[in-house]
Parts: sequence; C-alpha cells; structure tokens
Amino acid sequence: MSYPDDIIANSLNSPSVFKDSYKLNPDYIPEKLPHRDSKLSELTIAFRDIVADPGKTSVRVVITGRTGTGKTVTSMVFGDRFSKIIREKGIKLQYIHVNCHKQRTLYLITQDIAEQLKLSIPPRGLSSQEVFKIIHDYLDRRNMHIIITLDEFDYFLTTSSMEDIYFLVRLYDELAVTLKRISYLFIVRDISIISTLDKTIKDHIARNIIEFSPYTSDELYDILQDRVKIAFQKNAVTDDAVRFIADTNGFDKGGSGNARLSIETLELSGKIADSERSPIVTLQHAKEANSRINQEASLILDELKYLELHSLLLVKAVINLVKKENRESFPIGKVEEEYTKVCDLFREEPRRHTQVYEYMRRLKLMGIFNTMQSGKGMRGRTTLISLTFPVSQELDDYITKLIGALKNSKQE
Ligand SMILES: Nc1ncnc2c1ncn2[C@@H]1O[C@H](COP(=O)(O)OP(=O)(O)OP(=O)(O)O)[C@@H](O)[C@H]1O
Repeated sequence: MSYPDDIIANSLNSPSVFKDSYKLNPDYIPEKLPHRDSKLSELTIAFRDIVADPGKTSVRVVITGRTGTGKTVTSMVFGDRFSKIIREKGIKLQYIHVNCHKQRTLYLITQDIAEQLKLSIPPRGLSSQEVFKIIHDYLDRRNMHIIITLDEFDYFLTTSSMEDIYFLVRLYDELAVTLKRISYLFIVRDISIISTLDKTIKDHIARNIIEFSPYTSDELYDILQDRVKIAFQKNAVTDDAVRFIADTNGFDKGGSGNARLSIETLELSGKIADSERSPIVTLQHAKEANSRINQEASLILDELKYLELHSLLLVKAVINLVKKENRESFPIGKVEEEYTKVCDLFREEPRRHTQVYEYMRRLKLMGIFNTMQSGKGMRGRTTLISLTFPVSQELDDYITKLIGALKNSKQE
C-alpha cells in the first residue's frame, strides 16, 4: 500500500485501550449512579404524592447544584424508573425532559412537550397557552399524568417575559381543570436565581429543594472506575491514572467536583494512550490529558498575573462568596460589599463606587467576570456577577499571593 494510505490503514487497525468508548459519551446514561442513591430516594419521596392521590396536587421540586454534579442524569434515570414502577401500580405516568437552553421560549417548550407526547399540534396560529390546554385535554382523555423536567431552567427565567414565567409556573391558576395532571422538576445551577424571584412565583417553585453537592475525590474515583469497567479493555487503565483524575477534580481536594470533566479527562487519557500505541493508560497519560483540558484555565491564571491590585481584590471577593455560599453568581451590590470587607482585611482603602464598577467592566472585557441580568421575574433587575473559571483552593492561594506581592511592592 502506498503513502499515506499505509499510515491510515495501519492506524485504523491499531489496537485500542477502548472496548466501547460510547460509554464515556455525555449522552450515555449509565446503569449505575454511584453516590446518587440518596438523591433518587429524595426525588421519589418528593413525587410520591402523585401516587397517593393522583391529580390532587401538582408537585414541584427544584434540583440545584454546580455543573457536572449529575443533575441531568439522575433526573433522567429517576424519571424513567419511577414512571415504569408507577405504571405497574396502574397509574399512567410519563416523564418528559426538556432542555430550556435548547428550547429557548415558552412556545418551543410547549411544542417539545407535545412532541414527546406524540401529540400533533397545528404548526402555526396557537398560543402557548392554547397548546397547554390541548396537552391537558389529551392527558384527561388518556387519564395520564406527566412530570415535566425543565433542565437549565435558569435560562428560561433570565430570558422570558414575566407573563410567560407566570403562566408556566402558575399553570393551575390559569387552567380550569379538575385533576392536576402536570408536575414539575426544575433544574437550576444557581439557587440564588430562585431566591430573588417574586414571592408569587417563588412560592410555586421553591417548596422542595434538593441539593446536589460537588463530588469528592473518593466519589469521583467510584464513578470513574465504573466507566473504566464498561468502556475500556480489561486491565487497560492503571489505578494511578484513575486516582490522579479523581484527586485533581475532587471538591475536597480543591477541584470543582465535576463528574463530566473527570470522565472527559479519562476519555482523553485513553486517546493519548492509543495515539502513542500504548496498551495501557498510565498516570503520565492522565496528567497529559489533565493539562490539555486545563489549558484554558491556565491561560486565565496567566492573565490574573497582570491585574492591578483592586481588580485582584474584586476577584478575591467573588472567590470568597463562591466558597461561603456554595453558588456561582452574585448580585453586583453583594460583590461590592464583600470587596469592601476584603479591602479591610488587606488594609487597603476601598475605591469609590463608580471606580469599582469600572474595574468590574474591565474584568468582564478581559473574560474574567461573566455578567448576566437577573430575570424579569425577579424583584427589580440587577446584574449578577460570576467568575468564568472554577474556584479552587489553589487559585485562591494564588490570588492571595499576588495581592500580597503587589502590596509589598507598593510599600517598597
Ligand atoms: N453519580 C454518577 N454516576 C455516573 N455518572 C455520573 C454521575 N454523576 C454524573 N455523571 C456523569 O457526568 C456527566 C455530567 O452529568 P450531568 O450532565 O447529569 O451533570 P449536571 O449536573 O446536569 O451538569 P450541568 O449543570 O452542566 O448540566 C454525565 O456524563 C453523567 O453521566
């Protein structure tokens, strides 16, 4: 065979550490969910009113937690199994999962729900309210109940009109029905978005909040070992490699506690091993994969080095808030308040309000801060600030060191 076909054919047939790499894909739903048994149980308890007295109440549950903590996968597994078990008890229940980031408007959400119910809706001319009425009539005719999961609900709350939020959440104030056939599971990354909502909306949502904590390194280790068993050849991944990935991402060791990132690192480690024609995934492969995945984060660390003192104090303020409150975004006023405290701690005179806002604007332009308008459903609109990168103990120490160095150089 001639060049370059020989290379391609050779690589195509070269051995692989993978047995079934699809099982590392984000869309793959694993059979087991280590360390989420208690969440499956909490969800069941929250929704069991549907079984006790079908149609009496519309259950509302909120799942909250950082990215990669298993919110989506756990709710999908729960929905699938719960509806099957309930069906065996003679209650027709369907689980419907809608991603509000993909279906960005109330109209698209209702269309998606109808589609999942295999209900054909005339393509044009009907309002979302009318579509909901058709859905409800359909459920009545079939004597069915549904749990609608609105994943990435933060997006809906921040982009939709007050009217649409009201309608969706307060559904049964608007629809005159005898049996409440629709229950909701709302998934939000940041619970503060709920606490700043109007009381009339909040009361309909925040009755039952289930929190998903970031995974510890031991928890990630178990999750990764499960994937190693199903996705890799026997004995192809060293224990050192798995332990390393679990330790760098474990929340208790200063990582973000993100299972997605950990699985991605495992997959990349395998690809690197394959490209080197190594029959096993070693610690070195895991380290290489980790540094490639974290390259973006290290670019940000580089930028932080060149910040002036008060921008650093602002970054430190947000880090403090993330650690204290275990969430990601904060109203701008709260950040300024924390900044004043940080200044006190470092014996620095805080800058004036307008100057602080100018620093924040620059941090946003540099890609260090993210800003987002709070939802229309919130009392008064405010800007919410978050960091564009995950907080770790290492980062916190690094910023403190940079602040110390700048203060020293000022005194000299
Ligand atoms: N306990 C677990 N056991 C096995 N796999 C898990 C577990 N938790 C999460 N995962 C896997 O980690 C990845 C991320 O999980 P998932 O999408 O559910 O997180 P999430 O909390 O919804 O994240 P985001 O907020 O970014 O949407 C998926 O591939 C999922 O299968």
